[in-house]
Amino acid sequence: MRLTADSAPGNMNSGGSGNFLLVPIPEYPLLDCVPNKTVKIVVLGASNVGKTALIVRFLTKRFIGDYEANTGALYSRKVTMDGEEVSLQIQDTPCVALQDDAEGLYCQEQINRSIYWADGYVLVFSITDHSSYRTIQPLYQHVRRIHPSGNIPVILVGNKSDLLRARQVPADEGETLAASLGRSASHQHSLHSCFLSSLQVIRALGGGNGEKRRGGLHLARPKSPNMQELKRRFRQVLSSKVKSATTI
Ligand SMILES: Nc1nc2c(ncn2[C@@H]2O[C@H](COP(=O)(O)OP(=O)(O)OP(=O)(O)O)[C@@H](O)[C@H]2O)c(=O)[nH]1
Repeated sequence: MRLTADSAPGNMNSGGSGNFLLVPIPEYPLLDCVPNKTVKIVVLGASNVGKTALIVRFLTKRFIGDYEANTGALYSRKVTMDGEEVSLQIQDTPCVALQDDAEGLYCQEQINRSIYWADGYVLVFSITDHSSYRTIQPLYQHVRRIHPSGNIPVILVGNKSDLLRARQVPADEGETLAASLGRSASHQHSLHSCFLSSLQVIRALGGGNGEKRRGGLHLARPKSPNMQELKRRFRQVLSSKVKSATTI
């Protein structure tokens, strides 16, 4: 899904005054990219697994409840890694779905272009939705078909881990999946480290700027948002009647 100003909670826009708790993610002009240091990541997965939420949480440290249907937003941000400034571009994508035979994928052409474009891949399933988990293997094969030469840097994310009571994917299945997709699996315990480690993997492998691609597979376990804390902060913001736009 895609975050828009109108759908952002806390949008107290009245009469077009533009008061948002959360404003759309600013994209800096492409000319502003750090020359030769641009890393492109695409986030892929089935419907409703939390792709947009992951990206927004990484970029804003906030969890937002509702998003509009995703049309494929590109987010950009400069990050400093090992003392070096890197332009990070993160492509959100519409969902992919398993075909009826469960072997192939319904995958829009726009997604194929994103896969071709990217240096690294964040594959997301929800632990509360087993079919989203079953989508990962064919999705990985699909990425491999588009990049047949060499290995590809992949981060596997088991999302919605706060919803333990609704869990449909046992923890060991995530490990098994990671093992079946790649030679190694590493565990990231925060969303931040999930994206940053994908950056590090890509950079370490000489990725970015078309220098593709050797790689490994990393299993990420982002910390889920503390919903109580988020609700508390949201109420706090509402009660203080924030009037001015908050910049990210
Ligand atoms: N409890 C919980 N809910 C989450 C989490 N991540 C996302 N959600 C919710 O799951 C729903 C779907 O999240 P999105 O980020 O829109 O999912 P998406 O994968 O981009 O969805 P598509 O646009 O269908 O591809 C939203 O209601 C989110 O608030 C999480 O970690 N925990």
